[in-house]
Amino acid sequence: MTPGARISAAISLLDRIATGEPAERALTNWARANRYAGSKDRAAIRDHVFDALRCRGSFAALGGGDQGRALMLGMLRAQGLDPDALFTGEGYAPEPLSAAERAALTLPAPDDLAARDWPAWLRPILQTELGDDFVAISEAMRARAPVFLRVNLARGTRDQAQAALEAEAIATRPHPLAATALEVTQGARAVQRSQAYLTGLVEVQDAASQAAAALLPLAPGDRVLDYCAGGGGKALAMAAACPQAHITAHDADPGRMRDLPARAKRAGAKISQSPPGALGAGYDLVLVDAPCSGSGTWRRTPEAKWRLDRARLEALCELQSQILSQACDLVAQGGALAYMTCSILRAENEDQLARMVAKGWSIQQAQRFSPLSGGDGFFAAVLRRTQ
Ligand SMILES: C[S@@+](CC[C@H](N)C(=O)[O-])C[C@H]1O[C@@H](n2cnc3c(N)ncnc32)[C@H](O)[C@@H]1O
Repeated sequence: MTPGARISAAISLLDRIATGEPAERALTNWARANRYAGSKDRAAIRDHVFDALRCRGSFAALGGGDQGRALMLGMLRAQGLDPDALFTGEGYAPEPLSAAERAALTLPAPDDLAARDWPAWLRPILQTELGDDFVAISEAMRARAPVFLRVNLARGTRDQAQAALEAEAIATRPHPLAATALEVTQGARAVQRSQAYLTGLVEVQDAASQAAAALLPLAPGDRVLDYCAGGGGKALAMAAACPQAHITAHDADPGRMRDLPARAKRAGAKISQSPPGALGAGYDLVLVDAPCSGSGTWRRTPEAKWRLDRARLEALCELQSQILSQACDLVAQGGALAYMTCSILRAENEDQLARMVAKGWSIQQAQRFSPLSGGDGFFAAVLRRTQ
Protein backbone atom coordinates (compact mmCIF):
# COMPACT_ATOMS: atom_id res chain seq x y z
CA MET A 1 0.00 0.00 0.00
CA THR A 2 1.16 3.55 -0.62
CA PRO A 3 1.52 5.95 2.32
CA GLY A 4 -1.60 7.74 1.02
CA ALA A 5 -3.60 4.50 0.91
CA ARG A 6 -2.60 3.80 4.52
CA ILE A 7 -3.92 7.24 5.49
CA SER A 8 -7.20 6.48 3.66
CA ALA A 9 -7.54 3.24 5.61
CA ALA A 10 -6.87 5.06 8.90
CA ILE A 11 -9.50 7.67 8.01
CA SER A 12 -12.19 5.05 7.42
CA LEU A 13 -11.20 3.19 10.60
CA LEU A 14 -11.33 6.35 12.72
CA ASP A 15 -14.81 7.08 11.38
CA ARG A 16 -15.94 3.58 12.30
CA ILE A 17 -14.42 3.83 15.76
CA ALA A 18 -16.23 7.16 16.23
CA THR A 19 -19.54 5.32 15.77
CA GLY A 20 -18.71 3.08 18.73
CA GLU A 21 -16.82 0.14 17.21
CA PRO A 22 -13.92 -0.78 19.55
CA ALA A 23 -10.57 0.07 17.94
CA GLU A 24 -9.08 -3.42 18.18
CA ARG A 25 -12.16 -4.99 16.63
CA ALA A 26 -12.26 -2.38 13.86
CA LEU A 27 -8.61 -3.07 13.02
CA THR A 28 -9.13 -6.85 13.02
CA ASN A 29 -12.22 -6.59 10.82
CA TRP A 30 -10.42 -4.25 8.46
CA ALA A 31 -7.46 -6.65 8.15
CA ARG A 32 -9.82 -9.57 7.40
CA ALA A 33 -11.63 -7.61 4.72
CA ASN A 34 -8.40 -6.30 3.12
CA ARG A 35 -6.15 -9.34 2.92
CA TYR A 36 -3.86 -7.67 0.37
CA ALA A 37 -2.52 -5.49 3.20
CA GLY A 38 0.82 -6.81 4.47
CA SER A 39 2.05 -6.77 8.05
CA LYS A 40 3.93 -3.47 7.52
CA ASP A 41 0.78 -1.86 6.13
CA ARG A 42 -1.30 -3.12 9.04
CA ALA A 43 1.30 -1.87 11.54
CA ALA A 44 1.47 1.57 9.91
CA ILE A 45 -2.33 1.89 9.81
CA ARG A 46 -2.58 0.79 13.42
CA ASP A 47 0.01 3.41 14.41
CA HIS A 48 -1.95 6.16 12.59
CA VAL A 49 -5.19 5.11 14.29
CA PHE A 50 -3.70 4.88 17.78
CA ASP A 51 -1.74 8.12 17.36
CA ALA A 52 -4.98 9.85 16.38
CA LEU A 53 -6.88 8.37 19.33
CA ARG A 54 -4.14 9.36 21.78
CA CYS A 55 -3.92 12.89 20.36
CA ARG A 56 -7.54 13.33 19.30
CA GLY A 57 -7.95 16.72 20.96
CA SER A 58 -4.79 18.30 19.57
CA PHE A 59 -5.11 16.72 16.10
CA ALA A 60 -8.72 17.95 15.92
CA ALA A 61 -7.56 21.46 16.83
CA LEU A 62 -4.80 21.36 14.20
CA GLY A 63 -6.87 19.65 11.49
CA GLY A 64 -10.10 21.57 11.89
CA GLY A 65 -12.45 18.80 13.09
CA ASP A 66 -12.72 15.46 14.82
CA GLN A 67 -13.66 13.24 11.87
CA GLY A 68 -11.12 10.81 10.46
CA ARG A 69 -10.00 13.07 7.61
CA ALA A 70 -9.47 16.10 9.83
CA LEU A 71 -7.66 14.01 12.43
CA MET A 72 -5.24 12.71 9.80
CA LEU A 73 -4.69 16.24 8.52
CA GLY A 74 -4.05 17.35 12.10
CA MET A 75 -1.58 14.51 12.54
CA LEU A 76 0.35 15.49 9.41
CA ARG A 77 0.41 19.10 10.55
CA ALA A 78 1.66 18.06 14.00
CA GLN A 79 4.41 16.05 12.30
CA GLY A 80 5.31 18.94 9.98
CA LEU A 81 4.41 16.88 6.87
CA ASP A 82 2.90 18.31 3.68
CA PRO A 83 -0.73 17.06 3.39
CA ASP A 84 -0.75 17.70 -0.39
CA ALA A 85 1.92 15.01 -0.79
CA LEU A 86 -0.50 12.39 0.61
CA PHE A 87 -3.99 13.74 -0.09
CA THR A 88 -3.52 13.44 -3.86
CA GLY A 89 -6.65 11.50 -4.88
CA GLU A 90 -4.40 9.17 -6.88
CA GLY A 91 -4.99 5.43 -6.56
CA TYR A 92 -6.29 4.79 -3.06
CA ALA A 93 -4.97 8.04 -1.56
CA PRO A 94 -7.51 10.41 0.04
CA GLU A 95 -9.12 13.13 -2.09
CA PRO A 96 -7.20 16.43 -2.35
CA LEU A 97 -7.91 19.11 0.24
CA SER A 98 -11.02 21.27 -0.05
CA ALA A 99 -10.72 25.04 0.30
CA ALA A 100 -12.26 24.84 3.80
CA GLU A 101 -9.76 22.19 4.89
CA ARG A 102 -6.89 24.23 3.51
CA ALA A 103 -8.15 27.29 5.42
CA ALA A 104 -8.40 25.30 8.67
CA LEU A 105 -4.77 24.25 8.32
CA THR A 106 -3.61 27.85 8.16
CA LEU A 107 -5.29 28.87 11.43
CA PRO A 108 -2.76 29.47 14.21
CA ALA A 109 -2.13 26.41 16.37
CA PRO A 110 -3.44 26.75 19.96
CA ASP A 111 -0.64 26.89 22.53
CA ASP A 112 -2.22 24.30 24.87
CA LEU A 113 -2.13 21.36 22.46
CA ALA A 114 -0.95 18.72 24.95
CA ALA A 115 -3.66 19.69 27.47
CA ARG A 116 -6.30 19.18 24.77
CA ASP A 117 -5.48 15.49 24.70
CA TRP A 118 -7.33 15.00 27.98
CA PRO A 119 -11.15 15.01 28.04
CA ALA A 120 -12.26 18.59 28.76
CA TRP A 121 -14.03 17.72 32.06
CA LEU A 122 -10.92 15.97 33.39
CA ARG A 123 -8.38 18.65 32.40
CA PRO A 124 -8.89 20.99 35.39
CA ILE A 125 -8.88 18.05 37.81
CA LEU A 126 -5.55 16.84 36.45
CA GLN A 127 -4.16 20.35 36.34
CA THR A 128 -4.83 20.66 40.08
CA GLU A 129 -3.71 17.18 41.02
CA LEU A 130 -0.56 16.97 38.89
CA GLY A 131 0.51 20.55 39.61
CA ASP A 132 3.93 21.33 38.16
CA ASP A 133 4.02 17.97 36.37
CA PHE A 134 0.79 18.57 34.43
CA VAL A 135 2.40 19.72 31.18
CA ALA A 136 5.17 17.12 31.19
CA ILE A 137 2.75 14.27 32.01
CA SER A 138 0.31 15.49 29.36
CA GLU A 139 3.16 15.38 26.82
CA ALA A 140 4.34 11.97 27.98
CA MET A 141 0.85 10.49 27.65
CA ARG A 142 0.60 11.51 23.98
CA ALA A 143 3.46 9.23 22.93
CA ARG A 144 3.37 5.52 22.21
CA ALA A 145 4.07 3.42 25.31
CA PRO A 146 7.27 1.38 25.37
CA VAL A 147 7.07 -2.42 25.51
CA PHE A 148 8.41 -3.77 28.79
CA LEU A 149 9.27 -7.31 29.76
CA ARG A 150 9.50 -8.81 33.22
CA VAL A 151 12.37 -11.23 33.59
CA ASN A 152 11.17 -14.32 35.43
CA LEU A 153 13.99 -14.72 37.96
CA ALA A 154 12.75 -18.25 38.64
CA ARG A 155 13.92 -19.07 35.07
CA GLY A 156 17.09 -16.96 34.68
CA THR A 157 18.83 -13.65 35.31
CA ARG A 158 18.19 -10.36 33.57
CA ASP A 159 21.53 -10.72 31.71
CA GLN A 160 20.56 -14.19 30.52
CA ALA A 161 17.19 -12.92 29.33
CA GLN A 162 18.81 -10.05 27.45
CA ALA A 163 21.24 -12.42 25.76
CA ALA A 164 18.49 -14.88 24.80
CA LEU A 165 16.38 -12.08 23.32
CA GLU A 166 19.38 -10.58 21.53
CA ALA A 167 19.97 -13.96 19.85
CA GLU A 168 16.49 -13.58 18.34
CA ALA A 169 17.11 -10.00 17.18
CA ILE A 170 15.14 -8.44 20.06
CA ALA A 171 17.15 -5.62 21.60
CA THR A 172 16.42 -4.57 25.19
CA ARG A 173 17.87 -2.42 27.92
CA PRO A 174 17.42 -2.70 31.69
CA HIS A 175 14.94 -0.19 33.06
CA PRO A 176 15.61 1.53 36.40
CA LEU A 177 12.02 1.18 37.68
CA ALA A 178 12.42 -2.50 38.59
CA ALA A 179 15.22 -5.04 38.93
CA THR A 180 13.26 -7.38 36.66
CA ALA A 181 12.38 -4.84 33.95
CA LEU A 182 13.67 -4.78 30.39
CA GLU A 183 12.55 -2.17 27.89
CA VAL A 184 12.37 -3.48 24.34
CA THR A 185 14.19 -1.10 22.02
CA GLN A 186 13.98 -3.18 18.84
CA GLY A 187 11.98 -6.17 17.62
CA ALA A 188 8.97 -5.73 19.94
CA ARG A 189 6.61 -7.39 17.47
CA ALA A 190 8.64 -10.62 17.66
CA VAL A 191 8.55 -10.97 21.45
CA GLN A 192 5.59 -13.35 21.70
CA ARG A 193 7.15 -15.72 19.16
CA SER A 194 10.55 -15.74 20.85
CA GLN A 195 11.93 -18.71 22.78
CA ALA A 196 12.59 -16.44 25.78
CA TYR A 197 8.86 -15.73 25.95
CA LEU A 198 7.63 -19.22 25.05
CA THR A 199 9.84 -20.84 27.71
CA GLY A 200 8.70 -18.39 30.40
CA LEU A 201 12.00 -16.55 30.82
CA VAL A 202 10.19 -13.27 30.13
CA GLU A 203 6.59 -12.04 30.39
CA VAL A 204 5.12 -8.83 28.99
CA GLN A 205 4.45 -6.48 31.89
CA ASP A 206 4.72 -2.75 32.32
CA ALA A 207 7.72 -1.58 34.36
CA ALA A 208 5.59 0.35 36.88
CA SER A 209 3.43 -2.75 37.47
CA GLN A 210 6.62 -4.68 38.16
CA ALA A 211 7.86 -2.00 40.54
CA ALA A 212 4.50 -2.03 42.33
CA ALA A 213 4.56 -5.82 42.68
CA ALA A 214 8.08 -5.56 44.13
CA LEU A 215 6.67 -3.51 47.06
CA LEU A 216 4.48 -6.38 48.26
CA PRO A 217 5.42 -8.05 51.55
CA LEU A 218 5.85 -11.72 50.60
CA ALA A 219 7.46 -14.48 52.65
CA PRO A 220 7.86 -18.22 52.00
CA GLY A 221 4.80 -20.12 53.22
CA ASP A 222 2.52 -17.05 53.16
CA ARG A 223 -1.07 -17.49 52.02
CA VAL A 224 -1.62 -14.84 49.38
CA LEU A 225 -4.84 -13.90 47.63
CA ASP A 226 -4.88 -11.96 44.36
CA TYR A 227 -8.52 -10.87 44.71
CA CYS A 228 -8.83 -9.12 41.31
CA ALA A 229 -6.48 -11.37 39.38
CA GLY A 230 -7.71 -10.77 35.82
CA GLY A 231 -5.14 -12.21 33.41
CA GLY A 232 -2.84 -12.81 36.36
CA GLY A 233 -0.01 -10.34 35.74
CA LYS A 234 0.45 -9.56 39.45
CA ALA A 235 -0.08 -13.17 40.56
CA LEU A 236 2.67 -14.27 38.18
CA ALA A 237 5.00 -11.51 39.37
CA MET A 238 4.38 -12.54 42.99
CA ALA A 239 4.97 -16.22 42.21
CA ALA A 240 8.27 -15.35 40.53
CA ALA A 241 9.35 -13.14 43.45
CA CYS A 242 8.45 -15.70 46.12
CA PRO A 243 7.95 -19.22 44.69
CA GLN A 244 7.31 -20.64 48.17
CA ALA A 245 4.25 -18.44 48.78
CA HIS A 246 0.85 -20.12 48.26
CA ILE A 247 -0.91 -17.90 45.78
CA THR A 248 -4.61 -18.04 45.01
CA ALA A 249 -6.08 -16.10 42.10
CA HIS A 250 -9.68 -14.90 42.18
CA ASP A 251 -11.78 -12.66 39.98
CA ALA A 252 -15.47 -11.74 40.06
CA ASP A 253 -15.44 -12.65 36.38
CA PRO A 254 -13.58 -15.99 36.33
CA GLY A 255 -13.43 -15.86 32.52
CA ARG A 256 -10.85 -13.07 32.89
CA MET A 257 -8.45 -15.69 34.33
CA ARG A 258 -8.75 -18.05 31.38
CA ASP A 259 -5.16 -17.49 30.17
CA LEU A 260 -3.66 -17.79 33.63
CA PRO A 261 -3.07 -21.58 33.66
CA ALA A 262 -1.11 -21.42 30.38
CA ARG A 263 0.87 -18.37 31.52
CA ALA A 264 1.65 -20.02 34.88
CA LYS A 265 2.75 -23.23 33.15
CA ARG A 266 5.08 -21.28 30.87
CA ALA A 267 6.55 -19.49 33.89
CA GLY A 268 6.84 -22.65 36.00
CA ALA A 269 4.62 -20.99 38.64
CA LYS A 270 2.10 -22.64 40.92
CA ILE A 271 -1.06 -20.54 41.24
CA SER A 272 -4.38 -21.94 42.44
CA GLN A 273 -7.66 -20.49 41.25
CA SER A 274 -10.66 -20.01 43.45
CA PRO A 275 -14.19 -19.49 42.16
CA PRO A 276 -16.10 -16.52 43.61
CA GLY A 277 -17.69 -17.42 46.96
CA ALA A 278 -15.20 -20.17 47.85
CA LEU A 279 -12.32 -18.17 49.19
CA GLY A 280 -12.12 -18.86 52.89
CA ALA A 281 -10.25 -16.22 54.89
CA GLY A 282 -7.07 -15.70 56.90
CA TYR A 283 -4.71 -14.64 54.09
CA ASP A 284 -1.36 -13.15 55.05
CA LEU A 285 -1.64 -10.82 52.06
CA VAL A 286 -4.69 -9.85 50.04
CA LEU A 287 -3.98 -7.86 46.90
CA VAL A 288 -6.71 -5.70 45.37
CA ASP A 289 -5.51 -4.67 41.90
CA ALA A 290 -8.75 -2.82 41.40
CA PRO A 291 -10.85 -2.14 38.33
CA CYS A 292 -10.15 1.54 37.59
CA SER A 293 -10.27 4.27 34.97
CA GLY A 294 -6.92 3.05 33.61
CA SER A 295 -5.90 6.70 33.31
CA GLY A 296 -2.25 5.76 33.82
CA THR A 297 -2.37 3.41 30.83
CA TRP A 298 -4.22 5.56 28.33
CA ARG A 299 -1.18 5.57 26.01
CA ARG A 300 -2.02 1.92 25.39
CA THR A 301 -5.82 2.19 25.42
CA PRO A 302 -6.53 5.74 24.23
CA GLU A 303 -10.19 5.07 23.41
CA ALA A 304 -10.87 4.53 27.12
CA LYS A 305 -9.74 8.09 27.81
CA TRP A 306 -12.55 9.56 25.70
CA ARG A 307 -15.15 7.13 27.06
CA LEU A 308 -14.60 8.01 30.72
CA ASP A 309 -17.02 10.55 32.15
CA ARG A 310 -17.79 11.80 35.65
CA ALA A 311 -20.56 9.28 36.27
CA ARG A 312 -18.37 6.35 35.19
CA LEU A 313 -15.53 7.56 37.40
CA GLU A 314 -17.86 7.85 40.39
CA ALA A 315 -19.20 4.35 39.75
CA LEU A 316 -15.64 3.00 39.59
CA CYS A 317 -14.73 4.68 42.88
CA GLU A 318 -17.81 3.17 44.51
CA LEU A 319 -16.88 -0.28 43.19
CA GLN A 320 -13.31 0.11 44.48
CA SER A 321 -14.63 0.96 47.95
CA GLN A 322 -16.92 -2.07 47.91
CA ILE A 323 -14.13 -4.40 46.80
CA LEU A 324 -11.82 -3.05 49.52
CA SER A 325 -14.51 -3.67 52.14
CA GLN A 326 -14.93 -7.26 50.97
CA ALA A 327 -11.18 -7.83 50.80
CA CYS A 328 -10.59 -6.54 54.37
CA ASP A 329 -12.51 -9.48 55.79
CA LEU A 330 -10.19 -11.95 54.09
CA VAL A 331 -6.99 -10.67 55.71
CA ALA A 332 -5.56 -12.68 58.63
CA GLN A 333 -4.86 -11.01 61.97
CA GLY A 334 -1.52 -9.25 61.45
CA GLY A 335 -1.77 -9.68 57.68
CA ALA A 336 -1.57 -7.02 54.99
CA LEU A 337 -3.95 -5.58 52.44
CA ALA A 338 -2.42 -4.19 49.26
CA TYR A 339 -4.26 -1.80 46.98
CA MET A 340 -3.24 -0.97 43.42
CA THR A 341 -4.65 0.88 40.43
CA CYS A 342 -3.28 1.86 37.05
CA SER A 343 -4.79 5.29 37.60
CA ILE A 344 -3.22 8.69 38.18
CA LEU A 345 -6.41 10.11 39.71
CA ARG A 346 -6.54 10.98 43.40
CA ALA A 347 -10.18 9.85 43.67
CA GLU A 348 -9.12 6.28 42.87
CA ASN A 349 -5.92 6.33 44.93
CA GLU A 350 -5.28 8.54 47.94
CA ASP A 351 -9.01 9.13 48.53
CA GLN A 352 -9.60 5.37 48.76
CA LEU A 353 -6.75 5.04 51.25
CA ALA A 354 -8.21 7.85 53.37
CA ARG A 355 -11.44 5.83 53.64
CA MET A 356 -9.48 2.78 54.75
CA VAL A 357 -7.65 4.81 57.38
CA ALA A 358 -11.02 5.99 58.70
CA LYS A 359 -11.98 2.33 59.01
CA GLY A 360 -8.98 1.54 61.20
CA TRP A 361 -6.25 0.63 58.72
CA SER A 362 -2.84 2.24 58.67
CA ILE A 363 -0.78 2.93 55.58
CA GLN A 364 2.50 1.07 55.70
CA GLN A 365 3.60 2.41 52.35
CA ALA A 366 2.03 4.17 49.41
CA GLN A 367 3.68 5.03 46.14
CA ARG A 368 2.60 6.83 43.01
CA PHE A 369 4.44 5.86 39.83
CA SER A 370 4.49 8.78 37.43
CA PRO A 371 4.40 8.27 33.67
CA LEU A 372 7.49 10.52 33.74
CA SER A 373 9.44 7.54 35.07
CA GLY A 374 8.86 5.78 31.76
CA GLY A 375 6.30 3.17 32.78
CA ASP A 376 2.55 3.56 33.04
CA GLY A 377 1.00 5.78 35.68
CA PHE A 378 0.37 3.48 38.63
CA PHE A 379 -0.44 3.52 42.33
CA ALA A 380 0.36 0.96 45.01
CA ALA A 381 -0.16 0.88 48.77
CA VAL A 382 0.23 -1.63 51.59
CA LEU A 383 -2.08 -1.34 54.61
CA ARG A 384 -2.28 -3.06 57.96
CA ARG A 385 -4.94 -3.00 60.66
CA THR A 386 -4.20 -0.43 63.30
CA GLN A 387 -3.60 -2.30 66.58
C1 LIG B 1 -7.11 -4.12 36.86
S1 LIG B 1 -7.87 -5.63 36.48
C2 LIG B 1 -6.76 -6.80 37.16
C3 LIG B 1 -5.44 -6.92 36.44
C4 LIG B 1 -4.60 -8.07 36.94
N1 LIG B 1 -4.42 -8.04 38.38
C5 LIG B 1 -3.25 -8.13 36.28
O1 LIG B 1 -2.22 -7.79 36.88
O2 LIG B 1 -3.21 -8.58 35.14
C6 LIG B 1 -9.21 -5.67 37.59
C7 LIG B 1 -9.97 -6.97 37.67
O3 LIG B 1 -10.91 -6.86 38.72
C8 LIG B 1 -12.00 -7.69 38.43
N2 LIG B 1 -13.15 -7.31 39.29
C9 LIG B 1 -14.11 -6.39 39.05
N3 LIG B 1 -14.97 -6.34 40.07
C10 LIG B 1 -14.56 -7.24 40.99
C11 LIG B 1 -15.05 -7.66 42.27
N4 LIG B 1 -16.13 -7.12 42.79
N5 LIG B 1 -14.36 -8.62 42.91
C12 LIG B 1 -13.26 -9.17 42.37
N6 LIG B 1 -12.76 -8.82 41.15
C13 LIG B 1 -13.40 -7.86 40.48
C14 LIG B 1 -12.21 -7.48 36.95
O4 LIG B 1 -12.93 -8.58 36.38
C15 LIG B 1 -10.78 -7.36 36.43
O5 LIG B 1 -10.30 -8.59 35.94
